[in-house]
Amino acid sequence: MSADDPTAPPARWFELMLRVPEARVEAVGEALEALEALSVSVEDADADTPAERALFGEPGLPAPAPGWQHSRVLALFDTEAQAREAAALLMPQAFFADCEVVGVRPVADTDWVRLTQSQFDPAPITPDFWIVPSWHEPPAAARTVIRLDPGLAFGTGTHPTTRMCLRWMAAHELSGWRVLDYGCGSGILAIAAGLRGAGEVVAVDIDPAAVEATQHNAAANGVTLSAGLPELAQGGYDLVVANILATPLKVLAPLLCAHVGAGGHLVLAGILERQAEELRAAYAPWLALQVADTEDGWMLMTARRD
Ligand SMILES: C[S@@+](CC[C@H](N)C(=O)[O-])C[C@H]1O[C@@H](n2cnc3c(N)ncnc32)[C@H](O)[C@@H]1O
Repeated sequence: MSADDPTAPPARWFELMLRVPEARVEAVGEALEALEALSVSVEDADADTPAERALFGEPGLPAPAPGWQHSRVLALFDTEAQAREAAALLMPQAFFADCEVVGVRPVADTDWVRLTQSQFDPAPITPDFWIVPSWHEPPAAARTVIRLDPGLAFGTGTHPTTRMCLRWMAAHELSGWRVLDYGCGSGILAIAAGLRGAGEVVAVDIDPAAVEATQHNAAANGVTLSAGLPELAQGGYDLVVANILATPLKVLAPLLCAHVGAGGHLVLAGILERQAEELRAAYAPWLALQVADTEDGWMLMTARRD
């Protein structure tokens, strides 16, 4: 998508793209967070070139260095002005001397993969519940394992919003529940619900690529679920979980609340700390949201229907 393409969907965020040598990634990442980037992800700037290097250990090969020679650091901002201002503030810094600003580009609402292309190692949700890429052996302590590979759709378990939803599910007894994962991305939350004994799992997303990824990932994990576009969601559920973002969550408030059955739970993520009050107000006509968890400036908000 280009900034001046009149047919492109409206930009939801603006992404600042930087090329950064390995030794500078941490400092640049910290500076971007201090400049209030919504998310910072790191990918191999040399991908698909002869300089490309594996980041994760392949069986039988020595463990690689913990980063790429050059990384592409991608930072999302709400506005183009914020992204350009962050670039302008970084450029004169001593630690930025051998880094390069590649540009600023708009990112559409549905371009969720952009948010997920950070490093992906086995990730613990609880000491015995792990998300493990398919090429890794599960850690010995893992009793419940979700197998996922990055890149198909949002949701590798590395983002705080996903982790908080998974932690909530790990702390509740889901046996026999009817579960709706609204905005399923990779299907990670729906798959977790299936592995934790949910009786019926429905996963929906506006992005057909996410629906396809969810079907693929569910099959790879031996989980039975129904995945489709949002109209697939029908009736009341014991758990409605939605990890989207504050703006769509506010628009979806009546619809999501209508899907929470008697005694059912609503679990919402994708909310920045400063947005908690707006969300509480948007849901107040139907359900009383409470903050249930926080991580890295993000909040998990939940409610239960009587
Ligand atoms: C942040 S990802 C979450 C993926 C996964 N559930 C997780 O927790 O990691 C949000 C997903 O919501 C989808 N989405 C955004 N707006 C939506 C809407 N209005 N209705 C349904 N899905 C939506 C996006 O396509 C994306 O796959």
